[in-house]
Amino acid sequence: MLPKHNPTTTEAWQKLEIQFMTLQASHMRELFAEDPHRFETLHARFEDILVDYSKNLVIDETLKDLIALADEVELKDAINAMFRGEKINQTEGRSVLHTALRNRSNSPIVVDGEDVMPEVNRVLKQMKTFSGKVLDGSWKGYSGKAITDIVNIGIGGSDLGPYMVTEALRPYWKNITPHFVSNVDGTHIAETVKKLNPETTLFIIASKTFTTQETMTNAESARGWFLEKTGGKGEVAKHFVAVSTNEKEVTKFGIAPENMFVFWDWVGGRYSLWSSIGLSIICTIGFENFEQLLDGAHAMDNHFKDEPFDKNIPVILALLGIWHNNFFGAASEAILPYDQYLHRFAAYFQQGNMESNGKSTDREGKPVTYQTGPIIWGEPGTNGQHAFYQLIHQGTKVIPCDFIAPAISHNPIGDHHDKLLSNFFAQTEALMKGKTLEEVQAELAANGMSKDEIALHAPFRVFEGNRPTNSILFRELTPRTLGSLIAMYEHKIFTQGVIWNVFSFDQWGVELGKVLAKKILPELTSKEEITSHDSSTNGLINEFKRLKSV
Ligand SMILES: O=P(O)(O)OC[C@H]1O[C@@H](O)[C@H](O)[C@@H](O)[C@@H]1O
Repeated sequence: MLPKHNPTTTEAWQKLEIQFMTLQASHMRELFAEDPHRFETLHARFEDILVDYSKNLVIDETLKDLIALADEVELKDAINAMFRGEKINQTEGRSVLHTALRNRSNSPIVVDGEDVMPEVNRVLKQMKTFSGKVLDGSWKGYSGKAITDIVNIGIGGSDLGPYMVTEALRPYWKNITPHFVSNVDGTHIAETVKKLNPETTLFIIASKTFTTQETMTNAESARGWFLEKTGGKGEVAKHFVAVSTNEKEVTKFGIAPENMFVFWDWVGGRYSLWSSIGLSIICTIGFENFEQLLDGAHAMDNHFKDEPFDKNIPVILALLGIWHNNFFGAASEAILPYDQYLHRFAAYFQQGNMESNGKSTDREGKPVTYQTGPIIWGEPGTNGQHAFYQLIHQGTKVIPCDFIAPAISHNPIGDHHDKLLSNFFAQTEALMKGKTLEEVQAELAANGMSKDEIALHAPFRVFEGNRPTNSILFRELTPRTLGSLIAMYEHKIFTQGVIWNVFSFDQWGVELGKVLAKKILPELTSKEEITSHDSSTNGLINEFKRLKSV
């Protein structure tokens, strides 16, 4: 079980509050000037990943107190409880074992008296065999042709992970093209199947529960499209497979049991890409590359489990996040990958983070009295620079940013990558240093501006700086490195959830809207005027019905 501590009542929290009072008046520029070795002290390495966290407004004492906070809330015990398979998802009575899915050491992990590893390995083998057949062309469609395209139909955790990873690992694609359909908006499935040949298309219906409205609706439409296009000759069993924890519902849909890939209730949806939810990843990049992804995550798991907190990258990132969120009042965090292949990385961790720690009830069932999970957002650099960086540089809000980049590009065309990386380095430098009024005035004077003109223009060109960033630089975006990076952020989220004293592995907050939508659905086709809701909802539904009928 997880320990229960209100973080704000710890000794460390009080110390951090005092520190914040003095530190907020200082500038990172001064900290760098005072200590020429700041980078050496404030960076960490993991394999070929370097994490520079020196551009945050922290001093040694801050880090010591943050680590003391982690100690006081018994983070180490919580980490051990998760890895051991204890039922730390208490509101759902489940273990949290995405780490077992990548437990490459194969050491036993016991849940309810049973080692889960033999089952994990069995499903991995099943996926290896299946994906091997799809990739070598021996899995034939109903007309005897090999598969060329797969369509993963899923949403949330059953979509974002496989989509993000297949995009990130495009250089490793083999001969199958993946597609992803998630939105219940008919446009998504319609536009996707438009370009596909039913004879060579395989649908993977991915849903932990196999009851999710969006996924089941899309799956029915996909089957309808398939049967219509094949004139009823198509065999569903050769073109539809399922990934789920719900065997009963899968069978009901008409999918053969041997084409079902199971996983378990101890895998959270947003942590499930390592399970059979990763089937679309395996069919795209091949089993060996998927194993590399697992290896990278496993190595990060060991780092998280074994390293002392002052060298533990996920813990350090989590603590810095708490420093910004709870002391500086930073409401959001930006994830900014300087790698086009990582264009869904921020979206992926938007779910990972916001669904995990977007909670306001603590582990004792009481309302929290402090801020919890931040808003996560971001776009790949340099696109973001020309869109929203203005606010990061000169706006009134503190937005801690993670800058992520590979040293080697998979597409070394001309000097593109050096240009990209020069922006990566320049941005964090600018955000840290800023530009003082004196510097602006001197620059304008050197450009020949008069004193009056300088007085007029200078204030708008001042950059306060002192804006926190982490720089995460690695050699190349390989399956192994990606696995490590994902696990790093997963453990950051876990650490923060432990400190904020919330349950990070449930998502009750998504239920209410689902229930109401079910109630509203029949109202949209009924003839009567709707009066059962508040006046706004009634008005909107009635206007919708009027608009679609004229
Ligand atoms: O995989 P399923 O059961 O279809 O669920 C998909 C998603 O459904 C959402 O309702 C949950 O909030 C997500 O966590 C989940 O990933």
